[in-house]
Amino acid sequence: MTGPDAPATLHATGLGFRYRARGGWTLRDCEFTVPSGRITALVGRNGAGKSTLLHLAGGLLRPRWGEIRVLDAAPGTPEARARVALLTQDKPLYPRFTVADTLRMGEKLNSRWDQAAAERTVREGGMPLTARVGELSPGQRTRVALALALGRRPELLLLDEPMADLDPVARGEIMAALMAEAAERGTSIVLSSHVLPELEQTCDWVLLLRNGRVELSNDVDALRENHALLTGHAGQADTLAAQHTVVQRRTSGRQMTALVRQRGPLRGDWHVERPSLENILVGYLQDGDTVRSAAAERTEAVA
Ligand SMILES: Nc1ncnc2c1ncn2[C@@H]1O[C@H](COP(=O)(O)OP(=O)(O)OP(=O)(O)O)[C@@H](O)[C@H]1O
Repeated sequence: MTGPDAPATLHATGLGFRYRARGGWTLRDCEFTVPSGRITALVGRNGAGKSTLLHLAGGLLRPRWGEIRVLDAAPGTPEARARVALLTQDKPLYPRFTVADTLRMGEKLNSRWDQAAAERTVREGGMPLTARVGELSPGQRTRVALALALGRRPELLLLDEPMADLDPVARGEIMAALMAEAAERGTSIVLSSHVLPELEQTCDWVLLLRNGRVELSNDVDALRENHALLTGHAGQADTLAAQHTVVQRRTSGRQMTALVRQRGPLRGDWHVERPSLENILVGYLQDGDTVRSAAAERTEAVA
């Protein structure tokens, strides 16, 4: 179900997780809602907590604190399992099975199995159904695992770096298949990835993690609208920081470029460009020269 009354794809309140009782928090104070029917880019630096979040949403881990719900169900319950498919990075498959055996197993285990969708995903990769899984390349195994996930006809597909070991043509094909799945069936997709240009063309929601906390959970068009890339004289830096959130700034001589989250009309002498999604994500992901104005952060906190 999609539309305004559809349950949120993901909804987290006060979500916290640590791997060991006395260890540090991997995820902390996570509060966000991803609306239904979105293709969500889950991004963050290495170790930010993306896989952990997907494992929690898929019911493989349980929160230590707070809650996460998927399609308004508790992860791991029979209701959630019937509606949610998770593709993890390790892609557990039986190496001795052929591709056909693997899909047959999918059919046996799932009451609403779509053999045509699963076979299409495999055949697009030029793999014979008679091939043994253990003899496939990592990229080909990814395709089989994705075929198993799509064959289940999930309402929500959670994908942990699914493109990592695919060649460029295969990446394009899989992205196109995912977009078709979302457009034709309203399937919600949450996809973690480090390949930002690919996300630009596919995703309409962004969930960005930084050190286990949610820094962005936003509609992509809204993000593009309320961010600006500015170039101008560095002498305006302080005024700019007092009026807007400066996400990232670089100074070269007297010239400065800045990515800002606007808090109102832009004043000053700036050359203004609308940033791409990649510009915005890179700005938030970079640590070193990220600058946040205290004044703007306070405004953000009470907004
Ligand atoms: N099984 C585990 N036991 C203990 N710590 C773990 C385990 N899995 C992950 N972690 C730690 O949790 C943190 C988040 O890891 P996670 O794999 O969720 O990050 P990620 O954002 O998916 O990273 P990457 O982009 O490198 O895949 C890291 O500090 C990692 O070392």
